[in-house]
This record gives sequence, C-alpha cells and structure tokens, in this order.
Amino acid sequence: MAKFGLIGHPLSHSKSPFIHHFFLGKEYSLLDIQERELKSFLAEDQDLNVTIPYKEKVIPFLKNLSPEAREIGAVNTIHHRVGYNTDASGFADCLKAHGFKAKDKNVLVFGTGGASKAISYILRQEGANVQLVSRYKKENTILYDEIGKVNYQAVVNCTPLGMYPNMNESIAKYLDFSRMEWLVDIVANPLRTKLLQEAGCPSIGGLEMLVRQAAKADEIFSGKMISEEEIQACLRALCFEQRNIVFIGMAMAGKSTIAKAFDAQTVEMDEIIVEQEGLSISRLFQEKGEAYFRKKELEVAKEVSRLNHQVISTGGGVILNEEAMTYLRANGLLVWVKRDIDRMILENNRPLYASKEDLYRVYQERKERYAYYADVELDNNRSIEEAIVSLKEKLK
Ligand SMILES: Nc1ncnc2c1ncn2[C@@H]1O[C@H](COP(=O)(O)OP(=O)(O)O)[C@@H](O)[C@H]1O
Ligand SMILES: O=C(O)C1=C[C@@H](OP(=O)(O)O)[C@@H](O)[C@H](O)C1
Ligand SMILES: [Mg+2]
Repeated sequence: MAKFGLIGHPLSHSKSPFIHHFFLGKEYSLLDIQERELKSFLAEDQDLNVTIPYKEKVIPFLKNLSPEAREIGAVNTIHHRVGYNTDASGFADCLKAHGFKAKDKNVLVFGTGGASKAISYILRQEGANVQLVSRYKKENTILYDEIGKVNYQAVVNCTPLGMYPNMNESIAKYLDFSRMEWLVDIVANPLRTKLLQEAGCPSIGGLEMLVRQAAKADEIFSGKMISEEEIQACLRALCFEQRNIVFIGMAMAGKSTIAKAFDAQTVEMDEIIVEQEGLSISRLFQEKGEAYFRKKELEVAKEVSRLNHQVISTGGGVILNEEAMTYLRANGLLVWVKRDIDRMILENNRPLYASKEDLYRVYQERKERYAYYADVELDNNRSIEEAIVSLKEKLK
C-alpha cells in the first residue's frame, strides 16, 4: 500500500501525525529511514512530507519540482513523485491570515538553514528586503552584533533558539521592538517561546506555521481546500493538549484550593519542594533560608514546565523570579487568583506572613508583577464553586 507520512532521520516526537489525521482523516506514519534507502523509497508514488536532513537530498530522486521548490532548492512535500515546498506557502499563509505586510519592509531573518531559505523566498517574492542574520560571517549575512546598525521593521526567527527544553533562550535581547511591526518565530515547541513572551509587537508562533504548512501539503495530496475554520480548529486542539493551566497570586488567595477543585491531579509546586527536601515549607525557610527556597522554586518551575495538559499551582512568590516565569509561561496559561486580603485567615504554615500587615505590604510589592504575567484574572471573593464556574467560563 502506498505510504502516507513523514520521512527524516532521526525522527523524534512529531505533531505531524495528529495534524494530517485531523485534516484528512487518514493514518500518517513517522518513517525514520536511512539515506541509502532514499532512492528505492522515492521510486514509488507515495504521499510524503520531508524533514531534516533530507529536504535537499530527495531532489535527485524526484520526477519534477514545483517552481518554488526549484528556486528554494528544498522539498518538504512529495506527491506523484513531484517535489513541493509548503514551508514557503505555509509561511505566506501565516502572513496573510494576520495581515502582516512584507512589501517594502526591511525584514531580519535569523538563521540560514532550510526554513530560512523557504521563508526568505516568500518575503522577497512579496517585495521585502531580506537581511539574513547569522552567528558566523557568510556572504550576504550580518552578525548578531551588527543588528544595531541596520534599520528593520519585521523579524523572523528561523533558528532553534528557545526550543524545548532550552526555553530560556531567545534572540529578543538583540531586538528593538519599538521599531517592529511584526514578528514570526518558527519554533513550534513550546507554545510560547521566550521570544514570543518578550515580543512587543504582533506575532505568530511556530505551531501555526507547522499547521499551515501541513494544510498546504494536504491540499496537494487530496486536491481539496482546507478551510480557515479547520485550521483554527486544529490549532485549538493542539493547544488544548499541550497547554497547562498555571495558578499564580498572593499567598492564601486560594490557588491550591481552586486548582484541586478544578482537577484532582493538580501539580503543587510547594509540595514537590517539600517532598524533594524532606522538610515543610516553614522548616525549609527556618533551616536553609528564603534564598535557598527560591532556588529550589526555580528548579521546580523548570521541571513542571516540561509537562503538558496539567493544572499547576505555584507558591505566591514565584513571580519574583523572571526565569521561573519564562518556563511557566512557555506552555502555561497563567491564571491570577485574586482574593481580598480582609477575607484571608492567617495560617501558621506560611513563614512570610505573621500578620495581615505582612500580606498588605507584600501585595503592594508584587501586584504589578501578578498583573504583568496574568493571562486571565480570576476573582475568588465568593465560594470556591463560584470561582470554578467563572474559571470554566474564562477558559472557553
Ligand atoms: N473562596 C473561598 N472561600 C472560602 N475559603 C477559601 C476560599 N478560597 C480559599 N479559601 C481558604 O483560604 C485558605 C488558603 O487557600 P490556599 O488554596 O491554600 O491558598 P494559596 O494556595 O493561594 O496560598 C485555605 O484555608 C482555603 O480553604
Ligand atoms: O508568597 C510567598 O512568597 C510564598 C507563598 C507560599 O505558597 P502559597 O502562595 O501557596 O501560600 C510558599 O510558596 C512560601 O511560603 C512562599
Ligand atoms: Mg498554595
């Protein structure tokens, strides 16, 4: 039977089987093949996508190439033994869907690999001036430390910086967002790279690029149009599977209680610390000090940020650590649980809060950070049941 799937080597976990099954309702395989097998494999008429390291290597074994694939010099889709490049057309669709204009813009493209070639091709076709940025000096590229000398209005990241599990990396530090109209990051995992978190302009993430290139390939395979509604539904399904719900907010605001009531399998960051250290939070503060606790809290934030589809409850002070927040935001939707301090009842297991005054003071110190990081705000001044109803409404 003709094969339908993705060829590459090595092939790790991929979202492609889910996406292609979503659009065409057919089983899609991950076909990890050796380079010496390419020739015989490609002699048959099968519907394939191609990934690293074969996007260029398949070309000699194909019958023909689309004009785009020929010009780019890389193929990611094969149908009836003809090679196409839907990284290019998928990227063009991303720009169109978001109204990002490329004509006459100076666009910085970071990275010089296959994706960069396909994307630069589209940008040039749409009338942009492309400036490639690379770590090493090459023809027609500038180095990172030369970025300050050039004028640009848009940026595309085609490097793997920020990709899971290195979620604290980003090219943001080189960029001046005040002059940027738009940004595309092609890194598809995590959902919200550090670059997207820090982007001070409209942006598109890599998951959308992945879905749109797959949709373009499926149109070629099936001869059917994939509608915008189907694309949005696929993106929602992928986000739903990958996204964590992360509760932030003041101590005693009700984070742990709401998290447990919402999902019995909650991941409680403070409990992980207690388990790993073999000490209660109070004892840990007493014996090792707050700085030690914050270091542990960062480690645990990194650990839990690798999870998917979980409900995570944090300690009230996690927002003090920017790096911890980068990790938690990467796959997390952050819900700020808000409860009036007058309603809180002091408990003796919270070392930082001996009196209500402590709570008022700390709240003044932290409220701007909670507001900055919150994707959603949740009022918890009525019953827990009412908070849950309101949360479900907000998550729809
Ligand atoms: N809506 C609410 N109604 C009544 N009690 C609440 C409510 N929200 C929280 N509490 C109580 O407040 C205390 C602190 O809640 P907790 O979930 O531990 O807060 P956090 O994890 O944010 O520090 C708990 O005793 C909890 O039962
Ligand atoms: O506000 C804080 O800095 C803290 C809050 C506590 O968690 P809760 O927010 O669950 O009380 C716990 O992490 C630790 O005592 C520090
Ligand atoms: Mg708690």
